[in-house]
Amino acid sequence: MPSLLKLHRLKLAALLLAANLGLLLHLAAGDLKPLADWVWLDILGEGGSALLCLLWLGLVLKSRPAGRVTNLLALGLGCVFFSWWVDWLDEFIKLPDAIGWDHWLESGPMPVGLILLTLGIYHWHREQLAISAQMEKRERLFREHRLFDQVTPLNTAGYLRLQLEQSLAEARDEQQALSLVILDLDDFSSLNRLHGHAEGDRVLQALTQLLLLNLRRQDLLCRLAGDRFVVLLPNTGERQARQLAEELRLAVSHLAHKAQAHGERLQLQASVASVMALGEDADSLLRRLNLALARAKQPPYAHSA
Ligand SMILES: Nc1nc2c(ncn2[C@@H]2O[C@H](COP(=O)(O)OP(=O)(O)OP(=O)(O)O)[C@@H](O)[C@H]2O)c(=O)[nH]1
Repeated sequence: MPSLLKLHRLKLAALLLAANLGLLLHLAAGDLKPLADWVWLDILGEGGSALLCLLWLGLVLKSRPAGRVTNLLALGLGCVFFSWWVDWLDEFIKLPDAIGWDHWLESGPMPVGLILLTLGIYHWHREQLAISAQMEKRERLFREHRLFDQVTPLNTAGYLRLQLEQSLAEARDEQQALSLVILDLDDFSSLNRLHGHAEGDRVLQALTQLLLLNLRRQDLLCRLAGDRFVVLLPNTGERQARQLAEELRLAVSHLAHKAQAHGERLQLQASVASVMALGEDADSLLRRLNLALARAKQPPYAHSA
């Protein structure tokens, strides 16, 4: 509210001044009506309309950036409010019959306000069409670049690579640690085969929510491919990354996902690995991460062999 008052103080001050002038003119030229002459239906109807108009004005000013279209809408609503306000004053103040200016004050601003409002709404509509066209283009751009995954609402490997390059440069400049965690579901193809691809998609979506719940605000979760997820951990050392990977693995093993068809609980297991950046580029780091995962996926006897 304070920002609204600050940004549009001239418009709001002009409206307040006009409303006060209208009131003072009525008080100077007329007499207060006795309570018995008040028509409550008119008071409520006209007062309510004026109040609603003020509310619309507030909403328009609050939701739009300052500029020509906002000025047209504000001016239009201001004029409409002023007409209703003067109309409302008539309910309390009786002017002598010889006075004619009150009709002008009451009826003049209304059509002007409606014309300004119409112009404002027309330009708003054109502005909205331009914004929608822009959004469509952006959406197409995202789809073409496939930076967003279709199953989960996560970013894809392409986005991860872009972010990783940027984060590696930042980590180098600021001499901070940066780590990656990778998580891959075990035997996900069997789940797909036994419960269907749609159930597999639901598992991936539930898993996404679970992983997001277990991450910090600054971490970036991306779906690398299929049942493989990567988390970019800024300002995180090796030990902390290993610990987070283990926490994610445990969280997955405790996930109680119920299959939609028969409601049975699907037991999930995941393999995890983590690496800390050692000054290499994004591709080498991702390669090292995948190697670490491959090692984690090997059965225990293979490690000792
Ligand atoms: N439901 C679903 N399945 C997917 C999607 N993307 C990939 N998959 C499946 O994920 C499975 C991945 O198979 P693998 O890479 O062999 O992984 P896995 O079966 O978990 O085997 P391990 O990782 O070795 O334990 C394949 O069956 C793919 O068809 C998807 O968007 N939705």
